[in-house]
Amino acid sequence: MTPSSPPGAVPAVRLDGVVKTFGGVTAVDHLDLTVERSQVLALLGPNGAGKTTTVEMCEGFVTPDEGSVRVLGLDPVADSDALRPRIGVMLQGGGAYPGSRAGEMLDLVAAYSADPLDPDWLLQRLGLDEARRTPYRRLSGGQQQRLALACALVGRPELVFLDEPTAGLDAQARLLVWELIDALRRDGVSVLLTTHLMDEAEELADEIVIIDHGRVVAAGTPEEVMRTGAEGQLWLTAPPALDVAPLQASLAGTCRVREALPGRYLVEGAVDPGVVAAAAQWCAALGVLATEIRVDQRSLEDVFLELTGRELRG
Ligand SMILES: Nc1ncnc2c1ncn2[C@@H]1O[C@H](COP(=O)(O)OP(=O)(O)OP(=O)(O)O)[C@@H](O)[C@H]1O
Repeated sequence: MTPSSPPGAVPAVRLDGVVKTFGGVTAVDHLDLTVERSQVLALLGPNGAGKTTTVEMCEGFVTPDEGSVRVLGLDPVADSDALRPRIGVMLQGGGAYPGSRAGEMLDLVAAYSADPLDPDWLLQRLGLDEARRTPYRRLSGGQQQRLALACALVGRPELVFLDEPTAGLDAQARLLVWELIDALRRDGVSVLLTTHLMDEAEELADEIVIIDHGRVVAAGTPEEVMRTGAEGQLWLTAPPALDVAPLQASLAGTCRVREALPGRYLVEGAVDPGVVAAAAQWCAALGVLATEIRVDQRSLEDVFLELTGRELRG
């Protein structure tokens, strides 16, 4: 189950039939996408799939050629003044004065907000407290990245757009960012993030949308997407030369069963909890002990590769 917006509330983001072309290149091609309130949606896609263009249309930086883009129920271009205080945008180094200190920059952004988060708390949460007095140009790339995230969040936005929020961060800093994004969701903030990292999408996202050539190729919860077109596998280890016919019969055509190697039985197809139970019952009925039952799950990377023919990593 994915969370849904409360009755009457407009979704955080809604795209209907959105098209955007640049010259002869169709970057976004009749895209439908909904981010519900308090939901983290991860937009995945290979390089050039249209992720940044999609996010930039939501932010009001790019105007669609066709279709409708609504952010918190408003038009991001026509209603940009009303939307700006309600959304957080993570700009990569954008608008930074190289000489200004990290803490000063965040204080400045906070000063524009009616009800900002405590900048010191935010710096601490993102592991930046010791960088407070460091001039922007002396921050490491990872620190600049986290400062950009802090600037996007300090105004307590209802919705945040995060384009590759942990690109280039080390494992520890990535974990801090993940914890913060998780805390945002618990506070009811909606998040649209793009990422190349499968573990990031699996860890954070309520909903995953994979796009390629500007179109949706798969969508759903991480579990649903991992099951997309999935052929599951169950391996069972037991004494060799058992009669697989009773197991095959009990699976009623949903899976194929064979002894792939002596004593190694393979069940292929829609492997669900009922199939696991049937395999155990088959052994019990034959009076043999299964020494191992293993279900191989496909990773998000496998699904991605199958759908797009490309690596997720950019
Ligand atoms: N301003 C622009 N002018 C011309 N072509 C553009 C422009 N912006 C994007 N495109 C093209 O539109 C397509 C989609 O680009 P986009 O940046 O949205 O993809 P992406 O999924 O964000 O890719 P990446 O993962 O590499 O950032 C690409 O073919 C890109 O070259």
